[in-house]
Amino acid sequence: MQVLSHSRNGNGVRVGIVVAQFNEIVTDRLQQGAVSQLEKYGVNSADMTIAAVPGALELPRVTKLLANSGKVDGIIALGAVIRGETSHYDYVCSETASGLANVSLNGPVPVMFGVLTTDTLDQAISRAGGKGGNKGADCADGLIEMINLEKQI
Ligand SMILES: Nc1c(NC[C@H](O)[C@H](O)[C@H](O)CO)[nH]c(=O)[nH]c1=O
Ligand SMILES: CC(=O)[C@@H](O)COP(=O)(O)O
Repeated sequence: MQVLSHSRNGNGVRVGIVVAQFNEIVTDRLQQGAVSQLEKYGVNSADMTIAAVPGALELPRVTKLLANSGKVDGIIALGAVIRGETSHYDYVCSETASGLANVSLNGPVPVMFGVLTTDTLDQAISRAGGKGGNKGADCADGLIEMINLEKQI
């Protein structure tokens, strides 16, 4: 039986962060959480490539471009989609999620889904460094594990 090792060593790992500017009061905190957590694993700021996009729906395209650039070993996609009065929320959430999943499944590097989909701003703030933790930091944890796992396959 071969058991692949469980490693969170980020030394030499190159990470892309693609962050939506829509609801930046939330996404800035997600980005801070991701960067701080990556630094705890030894990822140097010089090995982080950060790209800002207008909104969550633009995340899949830029994530795909970055994934195919050869410049990163994995990507964290960050956003905050907060329900409004119309069905627009549903389309933004579903198309962003499916687009990012497609890039991760069919592209060369793993992509972590760090897009909050909430009914209220308070719910989003809570999950961007509040009582609900920080989804950006959580994505950093998972990305380092995925990169190290895929190196063993
Ligand atoms: N309402 C939210 C959006 N909407 C904008 C879209 O993401 C997109 O930028 C626009 O439809 C143009 O293509 N984006 C978020 O990230 N969060 C929202 O709550
Ligand atoms: C998630 C959205 O697109 C949403 O913020 C848009 O708000 P509204 O449905 O009131 O136009």
